Amino acid sequence: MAAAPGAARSRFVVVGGGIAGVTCAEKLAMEFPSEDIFLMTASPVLKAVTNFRQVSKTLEEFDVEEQPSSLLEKRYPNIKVIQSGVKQLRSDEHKIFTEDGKEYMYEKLCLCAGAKPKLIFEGNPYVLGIRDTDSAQAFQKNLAQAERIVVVGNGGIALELVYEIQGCEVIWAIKDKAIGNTFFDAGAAEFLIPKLSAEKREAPIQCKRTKYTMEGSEEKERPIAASDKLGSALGPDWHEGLSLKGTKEFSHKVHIEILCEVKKIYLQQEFLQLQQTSLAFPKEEKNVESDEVLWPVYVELTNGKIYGCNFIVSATGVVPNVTPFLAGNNFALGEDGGLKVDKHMHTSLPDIYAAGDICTASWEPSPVWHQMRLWTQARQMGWYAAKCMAADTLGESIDLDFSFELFAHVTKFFNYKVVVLGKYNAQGLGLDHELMLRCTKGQEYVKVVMQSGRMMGAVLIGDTDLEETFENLILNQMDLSAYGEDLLNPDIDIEDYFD
Ligand SMILES: Cc1cc2nc3c(=O)[nH]c(=O)nc-3n(C[C@H](O)[C@H](O)[C@H](O)COP(=O)(O)OP(=O)(O)OC[C@H]3O[C@@H](n4cnc5c(N)ncnc54)[C@H](O)[C@@H]3O)c2cc1C
Ligand SMILES: NC(=O)C1=CN([C@@H]2O[C@H](COP(=O)(O)OP(=O)(O)OC[C@H]3O[C@@H](n4cnc5c(N)ncnc54)[C@H](O)[C@@H]3O)[C@@H](O)[C@H]2O)C=CC1
Repeated sequence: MAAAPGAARSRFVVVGGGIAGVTCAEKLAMEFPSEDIFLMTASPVLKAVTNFRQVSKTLEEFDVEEQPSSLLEKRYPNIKVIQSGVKQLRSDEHKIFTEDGKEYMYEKLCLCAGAKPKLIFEGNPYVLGIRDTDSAQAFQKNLAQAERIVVVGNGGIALELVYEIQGCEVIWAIKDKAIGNTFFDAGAAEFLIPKLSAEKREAPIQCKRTKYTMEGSEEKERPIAASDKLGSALGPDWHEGLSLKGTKEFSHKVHIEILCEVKKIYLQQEFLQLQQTSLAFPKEEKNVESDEVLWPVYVELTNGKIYGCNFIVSATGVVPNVTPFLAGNNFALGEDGGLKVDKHMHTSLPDIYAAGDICTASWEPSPVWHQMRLWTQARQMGWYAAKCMAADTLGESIDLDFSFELFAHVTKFFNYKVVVLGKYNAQGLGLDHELMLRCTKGQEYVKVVMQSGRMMGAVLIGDTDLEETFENLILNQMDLSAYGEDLLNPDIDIEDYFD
C-alpha cells in the first residue's frame, strides 16, 4: 500500500506497552531482525518479563519489571517505541492516529491495550480502583489516613488487599457465599480464613486426611462446586514495595459481609440528612450497635446494612480498553467487551491481531483451558500473536500453541503458594463431576476435580509438590478410576505410581 505523505509506516505495529505488547514486539523483532517494529504506548514506562522460568510443561513464573523504553530499544535495536496514545484506527486504510497528531501505516497490527478496572459507582471520588502504579500509589496515600475502608469484589485484587492491609478496619463485601470465588470454592475459603486474623492463627496439624466425595454426598465436608457460571497493569508482588498501612496499630481486622452488593453510597451530608444509622465494626460477629463516629462516606449494602468508611475499593474486575479502536471499525466483540480473536489471535478485521487483557479468546478451547486476564496469559498470547503474524506474513501455517492446552496459574494468596490447574473450580462441568480433597489445617489444601475417572482440574494450596504430576494427569487424561482415594493418599508417593 502507498504511504500517505507524512505518515510513518512499518510492516509491524504493536499497540500497548504492557506484558502482551512488549512480548509481541520482542518476538517480532527476533523473527524479523531487518524490519522496524513500532511499539506504541500511552504509558512512559514499559513492562518487561524478566527471570522467566518454565516451572513445568505449562506452569511458568517470571518477574515483571517496569523499564524505560530506551532499555527495550537497546536490547532490540529494530524496535522503535513511540510514546503516545492511539486515539483512532482506520482499519480500511491500515492507519492509526496518535494523540500527538501523527499517523502511522501498518501492514499487520497487534492491539495489546490491556484493560481498566470496572468500577462500581464510577465517577464517585470515594471509589478507588487499582490497576497501575499511579492508582496503587493513590490507594496507598488514602489508606495511610484511613481507619476503615470497604473492599468490594471477591477476585484476585480483593484477596491480596484484605490480607496485606494492616492497621485499618476492612469491611469486605462479597456477592458470594465464600471468599475468593474466582480462584476457590467454599472449602478452600474455609482453609484460608484463619489467616485473616493473625491472633487466631492455628498451629498446623500434622496428620493429613484424604477424602473422596461426590457432589450431593457427605454434606458437612463437601466443598461447594463452583456454579457455571491507562497504564499497564501491575506486576507480581506489586504491594511489597508499598506500605499498606492505615492509621491504627492492629494487624488484620477484617469483617466479611457475604451475599451482598453495594446498593447506594452516601456522602456524609446526604447520610446525615437521611438520619440513617451506621454500623460499628462488628466485634466477634455480635456487635451491631451504631457507630458514633462520623465518616466521610457511607455504604449501604443490599442486605440492608450501612457502614461508614473513609473510602471504598472497587476490586470488581476489568473491562478491555477497546474504545479508541471501535469508531468506524466493525470489530466482533466478546460478551466481556474484548476484541474477539480466533485461534491465530486474529480479530474479525483483516491484518489486525490482539493479545492480552484486551482480547476475548473465541476459539473452541481445549476442555481444560479457559481464558483469565492474567499476566501469564498476556505473555503467552503476545508471544503467540507475534508467531501468527510472522507465519501469515511468510505464508506458513501454525498450530495453536501448547500453552493453550491446559490452564495453569501459580500465584500467592494469604502467604500460601497457590497453583490452579485446568477446570480447577469445575467450571463448565455442571454437576457431572466429583471432588477429592486432602487438607491439613494451616498447611495445605489439595482439591482435584474428576470427571468419568479423569482428572480435569486441581487447586493446590501450600507446598504440595503435586503440580507436575497433576499437570501430567490432566494433560494425558488417563483413566484414574482404579486408584480411588490413593490418588491423594499422602503415604503413597504418587509419582512412583505413574512413572
Ligand atoms: C493489582 C493487580 C494485580 C495483579 N496480579 C496478578 C497476578 O498476581 N498474577 C497474574 O497473572 N496477573 C495479575 N494481574 C493481571 C495482569 O497484571 C494483567 O492480566 C496483565 O498485566 C495484562 O497485560 P496486558 O499487556 O494485556 O495489559 P496492560 O498491562 O494493561 O498493558 C496495556 C498497555 O497498553 C497501553 N495502552 C492502553 N490504551 C492505549 C492506547 N489507546 N494507545 C496506546 N497505548 C495504550 C497502556 O499504557 C499499557 O502500556 C494483576 C492485575 C492487577 C491490576
Ligand atoms: N494473584 C493473581 O493471580 C491476581 C490476579 N489478578 C487479576 O487482575 C485482574 C483484576 O482483578 P480483580 O478486579 O480482582 O478482578 P477479578 O475478575 O479477579 O474479580 C472480580 C470480582 O468482583 C466481583 N464483582 C463483579 N462485579 C461486582 C459488583 N458489581 N459488585 C460486587 N462484586 C462484583 C466478581 O464476582 C469477582 O469476585 C483480574 O484479571 C485478576 O485475575 C489480580 C490480582 C491478583
